[in-house]
Formats: sequence, C-alpha cells, structure tokens
Amino acid sequence: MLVSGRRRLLTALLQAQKWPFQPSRDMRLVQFRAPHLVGPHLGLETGNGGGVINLNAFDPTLPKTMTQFLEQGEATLSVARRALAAQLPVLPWSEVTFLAPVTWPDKVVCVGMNYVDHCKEQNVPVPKEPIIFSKFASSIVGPYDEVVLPPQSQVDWEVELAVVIGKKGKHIKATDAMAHVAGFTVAHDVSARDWLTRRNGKQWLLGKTFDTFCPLGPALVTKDSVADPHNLKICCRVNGEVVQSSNTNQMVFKTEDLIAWVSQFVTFYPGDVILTGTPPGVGVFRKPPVFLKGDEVQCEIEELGVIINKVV
Ligand SMILES: O=C([O-])CC(=O)C(=O)O
Repeated sequence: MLVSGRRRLLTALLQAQKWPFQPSRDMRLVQFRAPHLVGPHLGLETGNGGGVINLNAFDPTLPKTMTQFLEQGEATLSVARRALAAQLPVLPWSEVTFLAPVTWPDKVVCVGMNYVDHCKEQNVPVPKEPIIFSKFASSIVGPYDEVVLPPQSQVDWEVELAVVIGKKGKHIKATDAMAHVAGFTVAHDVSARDWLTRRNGKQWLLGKTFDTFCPLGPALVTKDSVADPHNLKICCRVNGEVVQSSNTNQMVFKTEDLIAWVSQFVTFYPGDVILTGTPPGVGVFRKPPVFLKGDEVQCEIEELGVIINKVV
C-alpha cells in the first residue's frame, strides 16, 4: 500500500509521461483495489499511468482474480474486449492501488543468462540450453510497491520481460507455444548477489526469492496488443540514471523455445509467469560493484509500461 506522499509523487511522475517508450493503448489487464470496493478487482488500465475501468462492475459474473479470468479463456477475454469498446467510467489512477497483474500463480519460472551481453559481462559462455530457476509466488509484489532489503545483503537490479501463460499444457511444441501465452508484463528479478554466489551452496533459489523480490506489472498486456514481444526496448533506471538498456531481440532463447523447453518437465497452468532473463548492466559487474539501498528502481519495457519500486 502506498503512503500518500509517495502516491502523490508517483502520480505526478506517471502523469508527466516522461517515459521514453509509449505504452500500448490496447488491452491492459490489471488487478487493483480501491477504497470503495471490497477486495481485489479486475480492471483495464487506460494506458500506463492512466485510470482503470472496473471490469467486475461492467460484468459482475467475471472472476475477481487474473488466474481465474485466464482459466476461462476466450469467454472472459471477449467480455474484456466489449468493455474496452464501450465508453465506461474510469477510476482515476490516484484512487487506485495497483496489485501485480498476477498473484499466487502456480509457479514463477525464471531464465538465467538469456542475453548474450549479460553472459559476456561475467565471462561465461552463452548457454546451449536454457538455464532455469524459480521464485516462490510469495515474492510477487505490485508495480509500485516497496522492495524490502534483507539485512546485510548485496541486492542488485534486473529488468526482465515476463510472459504470462493463458492455457494449460505439457510437452508444448515451440510452434504451438504462442497459443499458450496470455500476454506480457514487466518484471524486476531482484537478486541478492551474496546469497547467489556464496551462500546456500550457491543454489540460486534463496537469493532470488526473498519476500518482495518479484515486482510485476503494471498490466498484463495481451499478446494481440503487443506488436512483437521479441523486438521491444527494455531498460532499467536507478534513481533516474539508465543502468540497463537493450532490446528483447537480444534474447538467446525466445518465448516459444522457453515454453517448449520447460513444458518437457512441468505442466504450465493459466497464470504461470516466466521471467525471460536480464540484459547487461547489472550492479555486481560494475567496477566497483554497486548494490541497492534506499534507491528507486524503474524497470520499463516498450509497449508494456514502467514499474517503479523503492528499495527500503
Ligand atoms: O544474473 C543472474 O542473476 C542470472 C539471471 O537472473 C539472469 O541472467 O537473468
């Protein structure tokens, strides 16, 4: 929940629309709360930094969570399409609390070393097959929530394109994979480097999954609203300074290959999230290394939008 001073600041920032990348104006599904509504609701964001159309008010039979919404497939998506075409009241941004577009998925699958330059900056070979790890669902927070530092840790930033699964599947062929995708969102794969490289037998899990280490959002932008998910500018700013700047066309394994690879091992369910890896420019490989403390991190992807998380 945002305190009101920070909410005012964020509102001003977002409404000034100083972001270099224009968000898609098409279907931007969100989960949100508002003071006059009981519990989380589903909505349509009217452009990043714009207000929200309450989908549950438009059709009270719609589910109130994204996972249930996605489980119903085309039936619920066509309601959202009708809502988008209608002239509906918009709740102002400042009156809405945005949650992550997906909360409590069955799994968050993550990919390591998936940008050639990120491999180069740490002198490791480009992987021949995807390197997979995960975060627990409890690490997910909203697009403007705070990231809480564990004591005495070396915490780094990592902007990533996240894929949200829309349809259950196992042994999915790469050629069929896009039929299993609901859409895309922005992720911050917050990473405690000391835990990744020195603690827990060097297993990545704990360093990647502290509570609050997976900000997502602001919206699930449906796949038909994104021109080409593998040609989007992607960038991370720390206190306004660009620290990562790349394009998703630099990914080693694209969405289709990742879904085909991972679904050999596990069943994908609607709502599952795949973090597709980070481009170069992380703090740990700077000279000297830089870690987060009290900073504001902005992760932005063209057409998808920007998430802004203060590290406390
Ligand atoms: O650098 C890491 O910690 C591995 C990783 O998550 C990535 O490459 O995206």
